[in-house]
Amino acid sequence: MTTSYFITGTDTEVGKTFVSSLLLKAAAAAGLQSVGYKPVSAGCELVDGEMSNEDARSLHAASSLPVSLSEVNPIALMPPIAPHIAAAQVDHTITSEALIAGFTHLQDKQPDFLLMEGAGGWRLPLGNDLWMPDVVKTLKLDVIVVVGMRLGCLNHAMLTCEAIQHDGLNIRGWIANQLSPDMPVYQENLATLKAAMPAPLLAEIPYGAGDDTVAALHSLVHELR
Ligand SMILES: Nc1ncnc2c1ncn2[C@@H]1O[C@H](COP(=O)(O)OP(=O)(O)OP(=O)(O)O)[C@@H](O)[C@H]1O
Ligand SMILES: C[C@H](N)[C@H](N)CCCCCC(=O)O
Ligand SMILES: [Mg+2]
Repeated sequence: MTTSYFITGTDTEVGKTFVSSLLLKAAAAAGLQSVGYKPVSAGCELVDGEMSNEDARSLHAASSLPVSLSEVNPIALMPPIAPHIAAAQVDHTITSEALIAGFTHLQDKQPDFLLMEGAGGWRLPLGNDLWMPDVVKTLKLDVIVVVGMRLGCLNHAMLTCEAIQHDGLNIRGWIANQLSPDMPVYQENLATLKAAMPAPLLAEIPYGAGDDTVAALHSLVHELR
């Protein structure tokens, strides 16, 4: 059975890829077949004539299921801008069917643990009145919210959860990701979120997290299964 989650965050650049990669590595180290899915990326370089996105490379490297970069990231757009605008610039229409087909394709390989990463925050437009939450709804995925711990995150975290719940989806929990080594009053912010968020705190990810954190995430991966 595949356990799948959608990973969203309080904004772009809050650590969705960083945290997802740690979780995929933890799952792999626990002997599970793990795979990341970044259906749409914006911000690519050409590597050997192939579009290559940094998030996709990170998720690909962290996955233990043998898949290609384009299976992890089927829609790769060149400029690092909002994906629907990048798509319009090259006359590409992003469809729900394409995003779902990419997910189903990975699911058919029967991984144990599949993480699908959005882009930006929750309410991401994909163009032509398609929104990333529509795709998450169709796939009926539970959501994990990565909170980039910085000033302003309290409002962003709570609004994100309100929007997810408004869309009728279940929030499995949230992860506090330390974007700097010394956020002022970090513990107080964490306590505020613990009291106010409508779902449990699943993990705290330290700034510069590495192998120690991967090991510490083993038990979370088992809980998430
Ligand atoms: N806990 C952390 N410790 C150190 N660096 C971090 C941490 N979390 C994130 N970063 C760094 O912050 C930057 C943004 O993180 P990341 O790319 O994971 O964000 P994102 O939410 O996935 O953004 P996007 O919306 O573009 O997908 C990256 O350079 C990443 O390495
Ligand atoms: C290019 C960047 N790194 C992200 N992948 C895309 C972020 C889209 C944000 C859209 C928005 O303004 O909400
Ligand atoms: Mg990312």
